[in-house]
Amino acid sequence: MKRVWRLLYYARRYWLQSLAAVVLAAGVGLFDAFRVFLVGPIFDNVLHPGQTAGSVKQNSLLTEIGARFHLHITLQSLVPSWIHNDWSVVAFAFVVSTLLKGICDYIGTYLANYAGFGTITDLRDDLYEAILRRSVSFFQKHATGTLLSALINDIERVQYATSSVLSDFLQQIFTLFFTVILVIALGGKLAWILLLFVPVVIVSMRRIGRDVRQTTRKGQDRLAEIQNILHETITGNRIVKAFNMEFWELLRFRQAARRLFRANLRSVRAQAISSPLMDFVGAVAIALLLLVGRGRIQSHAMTVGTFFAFIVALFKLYDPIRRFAQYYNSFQQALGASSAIFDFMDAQDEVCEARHPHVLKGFRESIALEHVSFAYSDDEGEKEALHDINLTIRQGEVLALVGPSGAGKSTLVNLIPRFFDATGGRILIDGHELREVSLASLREQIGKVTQETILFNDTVRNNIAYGQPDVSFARVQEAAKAALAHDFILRMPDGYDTLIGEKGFRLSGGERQRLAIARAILKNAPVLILDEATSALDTESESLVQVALGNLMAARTVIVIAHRLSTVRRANRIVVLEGGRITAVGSHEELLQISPTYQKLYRLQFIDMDEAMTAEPALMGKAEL
Ligand SMILES: Nc1ncnc2c1ncn2[C@@H]1O[C@H](COP(=O)(O)OP(=O)(O)OP(=O)(O)O)[C@@H](O)[C@H]1O
Repeated sequence: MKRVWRLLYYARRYWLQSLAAVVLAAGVGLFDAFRVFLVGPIFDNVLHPGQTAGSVKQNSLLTEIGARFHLHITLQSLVPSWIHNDWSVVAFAFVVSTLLKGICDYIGTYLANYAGFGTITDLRDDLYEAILRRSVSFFQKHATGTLLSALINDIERVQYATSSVLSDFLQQIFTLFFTVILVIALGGKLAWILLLFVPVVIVSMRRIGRDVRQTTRKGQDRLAEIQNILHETITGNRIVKAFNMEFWELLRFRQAARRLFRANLRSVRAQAISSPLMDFVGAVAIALLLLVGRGRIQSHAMTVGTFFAFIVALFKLYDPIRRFAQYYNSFQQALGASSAIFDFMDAQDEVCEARHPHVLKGFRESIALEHVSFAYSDDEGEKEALHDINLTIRQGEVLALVGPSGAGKSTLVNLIPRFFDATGGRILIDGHELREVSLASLREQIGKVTQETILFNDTVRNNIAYGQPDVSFARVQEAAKAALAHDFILRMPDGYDTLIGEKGFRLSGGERQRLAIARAILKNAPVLILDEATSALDTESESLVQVALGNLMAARTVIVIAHRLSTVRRANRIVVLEGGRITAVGSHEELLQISPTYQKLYRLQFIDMDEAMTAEPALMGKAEL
């Protein structure tokens, strides 16, 4: 129920359209019931056996109509005075009521859908915002396909229920309401027999609804599973090919598709039972009524026309009730889907903005880590990745982090822009604790270039100016020149306006890196976090990237996860991390003397990686700006 209120809360902005849709739906129901009511007079008066149309005294027809409703209005009073005979009155009433019903139907459906689609658009916007703002750990916990599935499939389920189904439902509920009045007015005691069936219908519908909700949720989860496989194998298509895994992935996909197939069938089994069940209940009710009605006609307690109108009204009643079962199923499906949506929206963020955050205006002194520890937590428990780290990074220095794989280097640098919060100790920037600083102002001070260059399927220019849409073209070019990217950009078909393809697939590895460097240069943040690529590019590309990096690092405070000898030589201090602890700090020469781990890294990693660099030293000079 809470979810229903929450969905309604989203509809509050569209209350006017919703209200108008309700009024118009009431119009549809009223005119629909009115048309059914006309069946009685058509039979008893217009088509009366032995009489020709128009020979029945108009007043007797109208009096009868008035009397049936115990109302003082007459059909004659509803039609223009120049229409006299029975046929004309009924025909006019029939045509005009159909026309009015059609107008209410059209405008009402439009407005109900307006409110429904509007509500869903707002909900989708909020869900996207909630997901986008979640901290990094949220994206580690939830697979991309699952999130896409919530944004697309779950939203679509709710959309279907709140737009198409809701507008139909509104009309049907009023049709039901007015037709019930008609059934009672026409049938009298006969109508009460129907009450016997109400509990049967309600109990079975509730049960079916519960099954539908549960099976639909399972179906949506299976769909998310498929979406995950699709996402992984389409974005990782090159790896799939390289490892000849097409067949294996195909099998994995087919198994997931089969699971979806079975889940969908379970959902259909739960849903499809409602229609035949209602058919059966309806047939039993009508059979009983025929039996009782026959007796009443014989005893002249009812005319054939009235009984016929009563049965038509009953059939009319049956339609909304039967459809209610489907609506109920749709609403249950929407509720099932909305649980995933609201769960994502309510997920508690580990990294939160302080109540009254301090806004950093720049970076002046230092970043200090005091007794910092960090543990990743997942379903299997906590896993400590950093332990009692004490480190001060002074403004303007280049600090290199080195250490074996899994030592905690990435974890440490991820704490500085608050991708994660330290689980022990504290981090201060210019004397302010990170948790007390506004997230936006903190991240404004930090530029980041990682091994994996993340580019968007947009133009070169927009990729460089990411986050600064209003920056001048001249500054974009300046940044590209400093990143040694300008020349290759100009060689592209549309220069700076060339679309680079998804994740920049149309560019070489080195070009991608230089675009990412240009982006960081343009951002011009005082602190730079650099995660050097471990894979060597070809000699020329590597040299260009190194020079571009040199330009980026100039006059900044740099924390670099270093894999190159040239980088550690450039650093003011080198920190050796091992198993989440700092085991040594010093210059290259000092560490070669005191740290066995550093010596090993030097022998096995740095020298190898730098062989390519030293092979063509001439390029370095050429690339210098
Ligand atoms: N999201 C995560 N959830 C759980 N454990 C993690 C997560 N990310 C990293 N770890 C673990 O934390 C430890 C430190 O990882 P981290 O990525 O910081 O190492 P690293 O020094 O950067 O390694 P590399 O040089 O290979 O990139 C490793 O044992 C790793 O398995």
